[in-house]
Amino acid sequence: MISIKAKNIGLTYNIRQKISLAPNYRKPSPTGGKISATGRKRMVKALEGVNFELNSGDRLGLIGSNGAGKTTLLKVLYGIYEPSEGELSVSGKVDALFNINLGFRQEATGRRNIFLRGLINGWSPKEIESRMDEIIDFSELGGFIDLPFKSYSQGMAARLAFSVATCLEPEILLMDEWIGAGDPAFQQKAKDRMSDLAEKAGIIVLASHNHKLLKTVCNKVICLEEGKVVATGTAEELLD
Ligand SMILES: Nc1ncnc2c1ncn2[C@@H]1O[C@H](COP(=O)(O)OP(=O)(O)OP(=O)(O)O)[C@@H](O)[C@H]1O
Repeated sequence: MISIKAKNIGLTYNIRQKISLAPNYRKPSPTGGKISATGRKRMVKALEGVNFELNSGDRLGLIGSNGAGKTTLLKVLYGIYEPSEGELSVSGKVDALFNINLGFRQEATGRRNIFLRGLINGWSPKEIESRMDEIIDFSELGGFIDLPFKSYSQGMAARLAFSVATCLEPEILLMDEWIGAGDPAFQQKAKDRMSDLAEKAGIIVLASHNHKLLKTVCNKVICLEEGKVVATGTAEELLD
């Protein structure tokens, strides 16, 4: 059973910095988590008391102003950070698209990168080879697939990253606001692919400021503010 259960999740970043003689800046900020200090240590509470449950077929959108905690929550779900508080249970094979260039070797060709990415995701060489043409076709990169990744434009890199991540059919796909890098034709293809994925009983979590994109992709939305969930509802309820 594919699911994500988050119970009272909290995450605090500890920040090391050199001693500063400047007085603390006290003006409240509309962005970011809560800053606190003990002695020389500075902390940012990026997530606090986050609760939600997702099951097969759920497509969750994360909204909130800059620094509200969206990316941090994705990173916690991916296992990059252990929550500082609460309980998290993630059942299913997870893939993430946070940064288009992350996990791709600049010197290797697109084709080689597909292979490497597949291995990282736990696919056998045979399985990757059997999906290779489909991945390349979906990306529409043509002859560029045999050129080094470093020669790709941002949009081309996004096409490759998205094609690999979705053709390998993760059970849970976590995405940060990057899809805008593709051109409108590819964005439409990408949206259709995401609907397909969710219909195949997967879970998608997408953090974005693009309400139009969220409305087409997501059925649930969580709004974060200073790391706390301030509203939960359907895409229609929260995005209009
Ligand atoms: N590596 C880090 N070290 C310390 N603090 C961090 C780190 N990453 C994020 N933060 C802090 O955590 C809070 C949440 O940041 P996060 O990146 O999760 O926000 P976001 O909602 O994704 O923002 P945006 O919409 O701007 O991408 C912010 O206050 C930020 O300053």
